[in-house]
Amino acid sequence: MKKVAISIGDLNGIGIQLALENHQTVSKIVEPLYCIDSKMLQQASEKLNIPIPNNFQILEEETAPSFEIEPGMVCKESGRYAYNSFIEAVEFAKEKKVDAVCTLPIHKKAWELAGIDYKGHTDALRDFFDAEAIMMLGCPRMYVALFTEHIPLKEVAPSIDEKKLTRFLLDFHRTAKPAKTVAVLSLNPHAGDGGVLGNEEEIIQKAIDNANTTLRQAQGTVAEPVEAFTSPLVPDVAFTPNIRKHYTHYVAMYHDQGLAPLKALYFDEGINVSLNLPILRTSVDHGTAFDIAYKGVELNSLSYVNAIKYIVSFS
Ligand SMILES: NC(=O)c1ccc[n+]([C@@H]2O[C@H](COP(=O)([O-])OP(=O)(O)OC[C@H]3O[C@@H](n4cnc5c(N)ncnc54)[C@H](O)[C@@H]3O)[C@@H](O)[C@H]2O)c1
Ligand SMILES: N[C@H](C(=O)O)[C@H](O)COP(=O)(O)O
Repeated sequence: MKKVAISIGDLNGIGIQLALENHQTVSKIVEPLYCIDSKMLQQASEKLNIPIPNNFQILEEETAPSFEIEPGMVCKESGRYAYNSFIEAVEFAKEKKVDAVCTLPIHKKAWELAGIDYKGHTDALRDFFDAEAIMMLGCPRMYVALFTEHIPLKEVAPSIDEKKLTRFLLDFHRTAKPAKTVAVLSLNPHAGDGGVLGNEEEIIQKAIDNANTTLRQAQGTVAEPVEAFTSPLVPDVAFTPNIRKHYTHYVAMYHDQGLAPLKALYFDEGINVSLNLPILRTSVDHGTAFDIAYKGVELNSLSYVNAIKYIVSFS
């Protein structure tokens, strides 16, 4: 059975409830090691009124100072604890004591308050491993990879660069191993409409051509090739039911371009995977859900369980 280090996320949010409630299910799939210490676990269990399950394997030592859990609050103490829990999980993976890392959700503002310079897990992993990690979210019916992710919208257009996008497409193709042609979105409305509404599509098209040519040459086939990537698709129709029939994998130019349709369609079952890294990291596709934390609300656990299952299916 694969071993998985589970970083506990922001303890003021719903992650710990997911971990406690799904332990029996998860431990039938993998051997989980929860990156939380006994004091914080005890406190969370009491506040949630959920007993600590048997065989709930945790850390022997504290990795960050204990603090009073305040459900739904953004605070630096829980930000620091969440970050240290994540670091611990990554260390286990680096040392090959576990096969993968699964992260429960953190709060970005809490990380910032704690003085952590990363916008999220993917950003941190990119730095830890000096590798161009790729953020991909979704489920087998539809995965979306993000060319730009946690940056302000005004920085998206200047980030569309032929060389970087070519590299991204090739890395994505190698690590996601899509069975079908991948749908690449354009940036501008109506794919720029021949330059009337913007011209970043020219750069996107060049990157696609570069990537398709490289993959075609690597394939070395004389038969009519099936291109790896489409030409830039019109974003507002790319997710309509008829178009979706043709694709399982999309590349979006920015966060909400890809994740708004994905979460509208598959929020419950979707997961988050970090590709193109020396370790495997999966996560839920949702956040800390501060609005419902410690309120006795029934949570959707599918994203968490699917994030664990993906690890088992990954080879
Ligand atoms: N993997 C991660 O660490 C991760 C992922 C996404 C967002 N975030 C962060 O989480 C914080 C809060 O983000 P947000 O409020 O935009 O989104 P969110 O996903 O936390 O919440 C959006 C809505 O979905 C509901 N929801 C979320 N997960 C649920 C579940 N499992 N069961 C039932 N309802 C659920 C919430 O109650 C809320 O109404 C932000 O800082 C964001 O950046 C972290
Ligand atoms: N963009 C992700 C989402 O919407 O689910 C999320 O913020 C998580 O990012 P990291 O994987 O970098 O923590």
